[in-house]
Amino acid sequence: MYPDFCKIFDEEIYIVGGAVRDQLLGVEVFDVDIASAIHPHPFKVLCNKLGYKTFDTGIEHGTVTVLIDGKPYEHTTFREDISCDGRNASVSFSKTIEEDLSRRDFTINAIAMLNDKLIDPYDGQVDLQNRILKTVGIAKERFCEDYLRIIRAARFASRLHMDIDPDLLIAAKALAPQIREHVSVERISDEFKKAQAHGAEFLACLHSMGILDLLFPKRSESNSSSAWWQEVGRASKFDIETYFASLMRPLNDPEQVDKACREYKLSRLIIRFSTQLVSHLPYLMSEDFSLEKSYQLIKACGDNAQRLINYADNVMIHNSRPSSLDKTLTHLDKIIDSIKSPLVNGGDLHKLAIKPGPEFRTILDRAALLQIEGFDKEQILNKIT
Ligand SMILES: Nc1ccn([C@@H]2O[C@H](COP(=O)(O)OP(=O)(O)OP(=O)(O)O)[C@@H](O)[C@H]2O)c(=O)n1
Repeated sequence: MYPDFCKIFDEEIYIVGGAVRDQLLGVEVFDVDIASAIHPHPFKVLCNKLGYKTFDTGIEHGTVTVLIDGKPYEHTTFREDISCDGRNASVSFSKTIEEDLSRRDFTINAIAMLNDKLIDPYDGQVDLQNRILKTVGIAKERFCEDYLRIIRAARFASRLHMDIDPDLLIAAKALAPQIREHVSVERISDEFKKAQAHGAEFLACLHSMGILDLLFPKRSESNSSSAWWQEVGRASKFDIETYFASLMRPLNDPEQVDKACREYKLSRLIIRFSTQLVSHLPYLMSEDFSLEKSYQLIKACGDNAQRLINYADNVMIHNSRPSSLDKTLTHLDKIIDSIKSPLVNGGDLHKLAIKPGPEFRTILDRAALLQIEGFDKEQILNKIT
């Protein structure tokens, strides 16, 4: 499955971390991390001598990526973290795989593989089998080294359907208030991105660990609501914009949503859809349909119109679905079609000697609304002149 690293480099090179864990679980492995006692510079020299390209992907942490048969492998020199401020660890290199494994977060992530041999000093395989998430050594110490590990615990427990070890849970609850102070927002939102495939379970787990309210302080009422977690679960089946918009939706106010998204340094696309969702969803979910209002809404949403329709149709819970929604959505589809392929365009207005100006846009909007009502081009031209 993997290249024989030991043969290639004629050195003891171990597969470590998530790749070993996921292989033992029989899950598809995407990123393969490797580790050895070779320091970054000699490792690069060795690779280059053998004709493999390398990239400095984290040289300050001892990480170099090597490309073998077109596939990237991240090599990190055995490390022992010496001083930590909870966010960054300044590293020193160690000599043995055992020392390297001892600095890792969870027992299931502290298994190394050398050819077919497993090095598993913390019984990670047993914990994987029993589906129990434990830290390597004392939980409080592991979390103080990097408070992000508290969120990682929720991510692994929810993704792998694991119980959380009582000591881990106690330490996580006690130290969770440190997360926002010590962990960068980018790393936190990255965890949310990585948890997308099991969004509902992740929120439930964060809630049970008492972390959710700390990450989303303004929405304490809905944080405990499993209806919201389920909504996020449905949204997470779609794209990243839909998923994050569902996370932000309980804030219920475009300004608050905008602020929260910026705080978490989310992309412009996510910010745009998240604010549009809270602005427009209440109208879609209400009974009061107006063609004019719907048309303006679709225009305002631009490329996100289809995403918004999809949200109302597939993400909202069944019992909040108004009876009028299907009719509204059919109209919205028609509006999108007519905006994409207008029967009357600017050229037609020029031919009618209508001069460009504020009127022009209004007339085109009227023409579009008539098209949606079912009039043909000739009828529309008659009506707008
Ligand atoms: N805060 C962290 C982050 C990572 N690790 C160690 O570094 C490995 C690789 O980290 P990462 O790539 O972030 O996670 P994976 O375990 O590979 O899992 P995933 O790809 O799902 O994030 C982990 O398995 C773990 O041994 C750690 O001890 N503490």
